[in-house]
Amino acid sequence: MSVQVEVAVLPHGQGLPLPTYATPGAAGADVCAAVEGEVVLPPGGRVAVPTGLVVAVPEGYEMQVRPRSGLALQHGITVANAPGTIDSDFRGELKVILVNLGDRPFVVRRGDRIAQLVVAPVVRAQFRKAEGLSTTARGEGGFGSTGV
Ligand SMILES: O=c1ccn([C@H]2C[C@H](O)[C@@H](COP(=O)(O)OP(=O)(O)OP(=O)(O)O)O2)c(=O)[nH]1
Ligand SMILES: [Mg+2]
Repeated sequence: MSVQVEVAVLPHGQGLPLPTYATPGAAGADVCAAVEGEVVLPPGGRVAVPTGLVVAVPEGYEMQVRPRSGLALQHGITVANAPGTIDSDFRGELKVILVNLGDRPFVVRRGDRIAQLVVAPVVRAQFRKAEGLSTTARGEGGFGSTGV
């Protein structure tokens, strides 16, 4: 059984379903576009797609906006800022920033499942100034330093 947290959602009255887990084991709840009619995303284009959702993520958690792999594979549609971050103190309308990496225009219609929402616990850092850091085998190596 997975951990569950309650996410309050303002009634949006737009005739669209709440985010829905497609299967019992799904990590992400699919979220629908609340566009009026449809929006066409040209190749290379991006748009903030409204969802009609205004939510309160519980303190200590975040909500991630992730792409759907089917849209990515079949149409080159992904989330420009993936994973998008919905802060627990955000009370605006949740939007999904879609980008079309494909070579054809992509039509987003009202009610289309455009992305998925994953709730995750947040660990916050206490950034503290220090005179030195612990030494490691990696040191400053990165960006392919161990080979490809
Ligand atoms: O895909 C996204 C990403 C963010 N947001 C909303 C919720 C989030 O809490 C807020 C701020 O997001 P973020 O911190 O990523 O954006 P920013 O550019 O840093 O804006 P801000 O200065 O408002 O924090 O915008 C969305 O609706 N969808
Ligand atoms: Mg920010």
